[in-house]
Amino acid sequence: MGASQKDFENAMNQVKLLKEDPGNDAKLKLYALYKQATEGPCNVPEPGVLNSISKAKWDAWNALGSLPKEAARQDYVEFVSSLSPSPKSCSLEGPGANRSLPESEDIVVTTEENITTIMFNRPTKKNALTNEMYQDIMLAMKAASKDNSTITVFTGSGDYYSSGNDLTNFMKISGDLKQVAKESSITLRKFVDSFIDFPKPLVAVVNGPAMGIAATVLGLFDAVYASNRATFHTPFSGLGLTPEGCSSYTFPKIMGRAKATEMLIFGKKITATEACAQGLVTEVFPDDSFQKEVWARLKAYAKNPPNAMRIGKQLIRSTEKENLHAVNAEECRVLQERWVSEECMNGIQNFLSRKAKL
Ligand SMILES: CCCCC/C=C/C(=O)SCCNC(=O)CCNC(=O)[C@H](O)C(C)(C)COP(=O)(O)OP(=O)(O)OC[C@H]1O[C@@H](n2cnc3c(N)ncnc32)[C@H](O)[C@@H]1OP(=O)(O)O
Repeated sequence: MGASQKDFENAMNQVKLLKEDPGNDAKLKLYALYKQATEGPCNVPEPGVLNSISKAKWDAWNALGSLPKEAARQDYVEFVSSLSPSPKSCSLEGPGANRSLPESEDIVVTTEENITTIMFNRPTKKNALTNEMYQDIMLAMKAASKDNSTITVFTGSGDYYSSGNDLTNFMKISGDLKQVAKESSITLRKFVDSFIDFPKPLVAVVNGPAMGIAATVLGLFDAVYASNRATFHTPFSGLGLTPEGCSSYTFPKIMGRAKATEMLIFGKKITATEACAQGLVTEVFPDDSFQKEVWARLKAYAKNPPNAMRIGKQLIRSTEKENLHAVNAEECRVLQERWVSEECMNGIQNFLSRKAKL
């Protein structure tokens, strides 16, 4: 008997939960089988060779010829099952004493001495944020907003804070590009809303370079402590993209329009010391004493009465909230269009083919 629609939907969900990047060939095969199973034989014009990602996807779909939808659905289910390891049980071990939600290994959540820490934990990929990590971070923030901690901290493991959005994310979502852009825009909006609405003091312990969305949302934090190894880089234009994380509003407000333009439009990378002079960073510490000094300070701050800190933050943030939500909505609307643009596809393609050129 062939795979049912339910089996097919389960397989699509399993793909979103894959921990390991299955590689480009597998992603193309998944794309092609998905399209064949849902739309039948390839029915769109062949893209130009300059549009290499779309062309590779088209080639993969077209190669399936007249394979019937039911057979494509069955092949998709079987292929996903060959990619997915059997489910692992959740481990409560980890760098922190009390691990709480979520249980993804790429995000580690610990609570100690009144501080909930959400750590990006994908050091081999410079803590680039996968689709799953966005969901897990939102879950972790929701849990942190309700737990007994007084302060919530974001930090990164390894040498980077985070290199921002994982540039292969788009290839991991099934569906046509417009649909993927729409879903990503919804995710981004909800993700940034979680920072705008976060009720407790939110602190970033920036242990190394922060790029893209990991850098922009810092404008929504209440304090940002940085190692002198950290840099701040938003290379949007080079990727055919536009600012997000409310940075089109927060950066000019924090550092003035001219400095914000250099970062957000021209892609200038700035040092921690420059970011501190421009108001994005609260204080910079020498890397060799960074962790010791920052955590000692945060542990002392976390002893403050929680309600006073929460209400104080609310007073600082409340006049801006409406604006921030409007900015977020507009940035996401614009990005949804950018993601399907040729400039963006070329930008991502340049990154993906960069290694081959070395
Ligand atoms: C739905 C929400 C959307 C939100 C919109 C957000 C937009 C953004 O965040 S835009 C910014 C995106 N980020 C970047 O453009 C950074 C891209 N990465 C790099 O430029 C470099 O990798 C580096 C400067 C971060 C580090 O360079 P280097 O020291 O030479 O190390 P490698 O390049 O060898 O990196 C190791 C390993 O990690 C992979 N990787 C790093 N960053 C990303 C990333 N952002 N996306 C995907 N993969 C990333 C890199 O490819 C290497 O992988 P392997 O080749 O498999 O070892």
